[in-house]
Amino acid sequence: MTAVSIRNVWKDYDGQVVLENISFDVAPHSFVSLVGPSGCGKSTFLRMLLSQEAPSRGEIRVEGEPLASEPMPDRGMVFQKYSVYPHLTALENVALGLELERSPLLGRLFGARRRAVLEEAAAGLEAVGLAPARDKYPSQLSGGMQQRLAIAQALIKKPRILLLDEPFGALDPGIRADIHDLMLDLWWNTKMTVFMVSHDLREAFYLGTRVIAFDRTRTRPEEQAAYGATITFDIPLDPADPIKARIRAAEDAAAKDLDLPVSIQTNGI
Ligand SMILES: Nc1ncnc2c1ncn2[C@@H]1O[C@H](COP(=O)(O)OP(=O)(O)OP(=O)(O)O)[C@@H](O)[C@H]1O
Repeated sequence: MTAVSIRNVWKDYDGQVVLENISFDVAPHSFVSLVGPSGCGKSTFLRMLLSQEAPSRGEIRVEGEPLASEPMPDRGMVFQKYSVYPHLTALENVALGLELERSPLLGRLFGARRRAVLEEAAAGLEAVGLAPARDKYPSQLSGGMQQRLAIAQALIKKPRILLLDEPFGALDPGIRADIHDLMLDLWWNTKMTVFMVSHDLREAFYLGTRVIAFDRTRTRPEEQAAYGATITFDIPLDPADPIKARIRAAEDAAAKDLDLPVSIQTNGI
């Protein structure tokens, strides 16, 4: 079975081709890392998977069906920043998606229905390690905690496909190692198919079961507008691949370095 099928997809903006003839099939429960130079169209590709943008040519199918023409709850998205609402607490941020789904007109539920939503949202926060922060506002959370919140917010509607646009790019190495573990657990337990854009090759290889690179292959000036980036490599990765263990070891070492000031503090220095 194929979770997502991308067939001869082209995307241009006002005649400037960004993506050229992209075709690949993705098996269910894959973790696809998308890499490539800045501006090659990785975010554009994610936005097409979300239905925020439509391909100029070609077709994307999810589980055999043409992609819905607008974003649907079967696809969740996490950005590098600003995925969460600053004026809502952590709990309210996660609950909002369910309230909007179950009360599309008012965006608010009352009584037992609201209590049920808040319970679900609390469980979602717990799953990402944020139970103690449920009543805090995003500005009171660290960068890592805000990204955990954004993940909880995206997962609360149980998407089949999760789209991550450099979600961990702004985090310190130690925080990033922890959130990588969390991401792998969530991916494994929910059986979602994940597409993640990353500028960090180590992250792409550590998390991905497949690493796909986009790049422009035509460099002549007269070809610049007519052709865009296409797939330049596509590497399957066994979850037991030794490269993953090596990256994990490097991440652990970086996390230890980051912990150093804490151990110095506990020594009373
Ligand atoms: N809505 C739009 N209208 C016009 N051009 C756009 C639009 N969205 C993206 N582009 C152009 O498409 C190209 C690809 O942009 P995109 O953000 O997808 O690249 P990217 O690979 O994700 O870049 P980065 O790694 O820097 O985030 C860029 O040249 C960008 O200017």
